[in-house]
Amino acid sequence: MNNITLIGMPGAGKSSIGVVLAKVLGYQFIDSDLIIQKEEKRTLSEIIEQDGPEGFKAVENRVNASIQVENTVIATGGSVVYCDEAMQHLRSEGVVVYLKISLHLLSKRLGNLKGRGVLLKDGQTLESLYEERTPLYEKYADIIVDEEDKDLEGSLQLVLEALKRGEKA
Ligand SMILES: Nc1ncnc2c1ncn2[C@@H]1O[C@H](COP(=O)(O)OP(=O)(O)OP(=O)(O)O)[C@@H](O)[C@H]1O
Ligand SMILES: O=C(O)C1=C[C@@H](O)[C@@H](O)[C@H](O)C1
Ligand SMILES: [Mg+2]
Repeated sequence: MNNITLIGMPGAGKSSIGVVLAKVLGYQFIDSDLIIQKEEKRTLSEIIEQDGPEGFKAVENRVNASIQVENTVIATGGSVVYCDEAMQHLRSEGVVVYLKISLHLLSKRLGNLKGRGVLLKDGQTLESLYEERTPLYEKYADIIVDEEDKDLEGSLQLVLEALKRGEKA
């Protein structure tokens, strides 16, 4: 209960902002990507390579749907919004914050997508992935925070202000 779950595109800052947010609020912090790796005893890239995108999503759904924590900031993986059961669970246990970043900024921030282990279909571009996922992030978000072109500290302040206002999407 009372958790803060961060969702958004890979590179939006869920992990980097999440850990600082937890410190400021006196919360715990977990990164569900790391829990997946621990439970599977494999890296994310290995799971994607060995089990394929659908296999990875099944693992991601199972792990995220079974998270039981309190007063915790949860950084999720960018693809968690394909997992409806997991998203319903995370929504029921606290507030879901979508860290929104423009496609332009994201293109500048992200290097090698394959190297990051992003779930891309063959030949899919970042633009097409962005268009595919944006409605899903919006669907599951209680609060949407647009990072604009802030640095990490600036984005953190935007998240804190939005949480204080309790803005609902
Ligand atoms: N305003 C900002 N907010 C967050 N991160 C920023 C910002 N500006 C630059 N960065 C950088 O962008 C990167 C964000 O990566 P991070 O791993 O936190 O993203 P993520 O959302 O957790 O991605 P993934 O879905 O792959 O886990 C970091 O290298 C961070 O330093
Ligand atoms: O956005 C994605 O497709 C992903 C992001 C990572 O956080 C991991 O969850 C995984 O590598 C897939
Ligand atoms: Mg992350």
